[in-house]
Amino acid sequence: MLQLNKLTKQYATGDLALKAVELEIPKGQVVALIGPSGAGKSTLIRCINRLVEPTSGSVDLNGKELTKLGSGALRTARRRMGMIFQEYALVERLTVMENVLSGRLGYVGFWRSFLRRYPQSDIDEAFRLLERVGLDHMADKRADELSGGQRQRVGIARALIQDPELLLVDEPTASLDPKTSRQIMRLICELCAERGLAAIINIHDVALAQMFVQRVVGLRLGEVVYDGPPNQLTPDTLTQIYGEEDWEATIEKVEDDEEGDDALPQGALA
Ligand SMILES: Nc1ncnc2c1ncn2[C@@H]1O[C@H](COP(=O)(O)OP(=O)(O)OP(=O)(O)O)[C@@H](O)[C@H]1O
Repeated sequence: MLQLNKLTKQYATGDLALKAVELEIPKGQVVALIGPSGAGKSTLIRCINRLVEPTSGSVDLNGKELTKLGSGALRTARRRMGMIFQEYALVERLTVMENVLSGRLGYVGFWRSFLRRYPQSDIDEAFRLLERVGLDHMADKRADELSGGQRQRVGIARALIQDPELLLVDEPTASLDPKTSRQIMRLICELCAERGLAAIINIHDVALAQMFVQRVVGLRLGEVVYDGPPNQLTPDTLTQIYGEEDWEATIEKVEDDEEGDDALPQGALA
């Protein structure tokens, strides 16, 4: 269970990016975080693992108050928070396998990590994960030889090999085409369901979020203005989150897509 209590972030510039945000995410729940540019979505995700230091309030993950941890304990706690990025953040000249294994760097000792010598159990797990994300035949390819969708699959496998308690996902599909975006969202949600893993997915595409998650949180100007199921996102609530716009088209798109999307195989390759 993740709990945010009055989480507030004011940047040195004076920007108040989060205003006393309260949020509770139970084990196994996948939440889409939506909101206009500048609403505070990235700040919220980064305050959870303290890549951005909150100004006040607390973050509690499975009974541990992350906001109180010193640097050593924070490093240990961060191992259990997998992060998936928009731009994948892979090491381009390393292979798919090496990139996945880099998710274990927080666990292996200094020399092993320096020499990149991983225990056999990590290598076995990396193969299992690559198989699960549909990339087992590409283990030896260099990251810079992959498509965007394949890169994101590597990013997902790298996050999962950390054995995370929570996934923090920052715009995972922003650089992908619509079909690959769906495949990646489906894969993330399936993996969370299989592992009882909670996730927060910062996502710009409301229709895509509505297709895959059970709960949507809408941020506006650093405040939660919507928290509920995707099917209750009406034009009025979307206006509350994003401001005036013709929302009927967005909502219709979801309904159309839901009808036609079942043809894709589970975990299909990008
Ligand atoms: N490093 C920073 N220094 C100062 N202000 C910042 C910094 N990062 C973000 N902000 C400000 O905090 C607010 C929230 O930004 P944030 O990036 O969290 O929003 P967002 O919802 O993720 O936006 P986007 O969807 O465009 O990525 C904005 O007003 C932004 O200008």
